[in-house]
Amino acid sequence: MVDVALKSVSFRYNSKQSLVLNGTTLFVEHGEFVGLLGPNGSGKTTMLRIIAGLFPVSDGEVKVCGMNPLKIGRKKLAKIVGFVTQDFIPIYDYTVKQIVLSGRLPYAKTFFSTWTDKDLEAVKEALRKVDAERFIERSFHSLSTGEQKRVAMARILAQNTPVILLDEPTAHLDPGHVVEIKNVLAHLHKEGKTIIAAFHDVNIASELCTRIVFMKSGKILFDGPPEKIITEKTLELIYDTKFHVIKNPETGKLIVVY
Ligand SMILES: Nc1ncnc2c1ncn2[C@@H]1O[C@H](COP(=O)(O)OP(=O)(O)OP(=O)(O)O)[C@@H](O)[C@H]1O
Repeated sequence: MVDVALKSVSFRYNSKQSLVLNGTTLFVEHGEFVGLLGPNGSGKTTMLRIIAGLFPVSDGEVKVCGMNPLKIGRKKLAKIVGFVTQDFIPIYDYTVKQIVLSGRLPYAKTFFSTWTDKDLEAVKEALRKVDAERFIERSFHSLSTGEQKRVAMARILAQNTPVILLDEPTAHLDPGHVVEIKNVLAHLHKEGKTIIAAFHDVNIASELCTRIVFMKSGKILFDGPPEKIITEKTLELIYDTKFHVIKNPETGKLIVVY
């Protein structure tokens, strides 16, 4: 079953701009873990935003679980797609508990419904998974960038959607918490979630993803399993820099050295 379908999608943010996505076609099957990679400005975040239904495309078609994300209604969409953005900073200074509870809003009868025990349990469980339980009563703004990142991740875990979009989920994290988030992502993948994540760290993508999509200038240049697609030649074509690719003797996964 195809969970995410982009058919010949073109997009620009405004009419003065050249195309940011240029005739992009991508079909993501249920349960795939897709890593979006490419240089700064290649269109990774834009592609995630389009899938999340944040912008209408200029041309082409977008479907999430068979539906147009712009037409199914925000509440229904929020039960299908969770999106951890790169820069999640709420305007008001909510507590961590309130932030993670907002992930439960799609399940509330009305906006003013009181939270159920199930919601509160989901919040605690999500915070536990990202090692952020101790922050539950803290103000979100008072946390470090990496701590905020983990809370934003917990919010999406509480939202419990079949499709998860992540924009650089390990950016700003110390090595210990990178490992933790990698474990959370591996677990979500094992649970059968469909994951599409933008990464700059090729090694993390190589380790976690079942499929790598390399983008450049709004186009998909290479698409395939990491072991086939992460080569010195493709990396040089994408990043205009020389790399060495070796095999991790422990995991058998490819590692990029630069
Ligand atoms: N809100 C916006 N308005 C206008 N142009 C934008 C906007 N957001 C992004 N762009 C432009 O669209 C292009 C693609 O940006 P995008 O953020 O999708 O790239 P990216 O691959 O995610 O980059 P990075 O690795 O730096 O996060 C860039 O040229 C960027 O300047």
